[in-house]
Amino acid sequence: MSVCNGFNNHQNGSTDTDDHNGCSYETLLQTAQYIQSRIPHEPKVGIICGSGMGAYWHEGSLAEALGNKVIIPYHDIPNFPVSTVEGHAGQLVFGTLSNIFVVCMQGRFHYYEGYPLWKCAMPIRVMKLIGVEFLIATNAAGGINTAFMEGDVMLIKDHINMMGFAGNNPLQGPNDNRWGPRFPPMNRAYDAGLIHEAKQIWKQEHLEGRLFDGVYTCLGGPNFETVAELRMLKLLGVDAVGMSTVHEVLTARHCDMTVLAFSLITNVCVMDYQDHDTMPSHEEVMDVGKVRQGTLKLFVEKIVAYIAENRLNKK
Ligand SMILES: O=P(O)(O)O[C@H]1O[C@H](CO)[C@@H](O)[C@H]1O
Ligand code: HPA
Repeated sequence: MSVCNGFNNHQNGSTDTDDHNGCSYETLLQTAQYIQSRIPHEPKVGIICGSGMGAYWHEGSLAEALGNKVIIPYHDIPNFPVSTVEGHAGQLVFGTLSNIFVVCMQGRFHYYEGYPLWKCAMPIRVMKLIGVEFLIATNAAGGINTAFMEGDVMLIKDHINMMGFAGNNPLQGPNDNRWGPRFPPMNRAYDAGLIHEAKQIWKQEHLEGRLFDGVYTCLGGPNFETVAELRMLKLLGVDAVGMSTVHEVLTARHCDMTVLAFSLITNVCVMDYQDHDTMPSHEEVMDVGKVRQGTLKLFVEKIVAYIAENRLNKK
């Protein structure tokens, strides 16, 4: 029986099943070919614009700033999921940034939307097929590290795959070696050289606000965490918590992309039972994102310029 699970498959007539056939190498080649027919160049850098960074179409957002834009809504792309999160534009935006051709995912896919993790992460494989070698993943996250304040930025130096502990991983199922190995290493998931350069850029450009590095974890959501859950995450060494990114990074590293990721701390997590007033909300997350997007846009532009000048064609 065909199950409607959010795939936009009306264009190729494929059967919608909940197994990995919806994401086979051959299927995604069709998706990539469709995209390639609409763009003038290969993008080498892919940027995921999360809730903290213009996932919504907003004046001044990174995606809006690209030159010579080609915009492809997710619902036009064969086999692509569609965005259901409030505020997520749900489109690929191609164009030039720091003189190179890039692609921005404006809005991403989350487990809480009802998609299995492999489906949440399938755009990464599509990016790989159209030429992307470097992934810059951004997200909004709650600050667990007590030094963090709203508006801080945390370069992700590592993650704890909590959903993986529960046996849920985007790489589950048959492994196609054309993507990568069955047992990919993850001890160097986040590129140390790019983290170092990103810190230099933040300083040299005098970007507004504070930059840290730290450990991110993704929970399934959609609810924000209880006090006890947050205290447990703190004990485990987590600095920031969100509901995305880890499945994308696992998939990107599996197919040998170089990854840089950062979180915008949109709220300080409530870790105290005495605090009866503070309530996290998605509205707050989006508001802080809007306030900080000018700085983050500059940050990403400079990181892309660094990659273009120093890392492309040198992998
Ligand atoms: O991770 P991104 O998509 O940036 O968004 C974060 O913000 C949303 C909650 O407000 C959740 O989707 C969480 O993951
Ligand atoms: N928890 C989980 N996800 C989030 C948060 C949070 O506090 N803030 C933004 N995304």
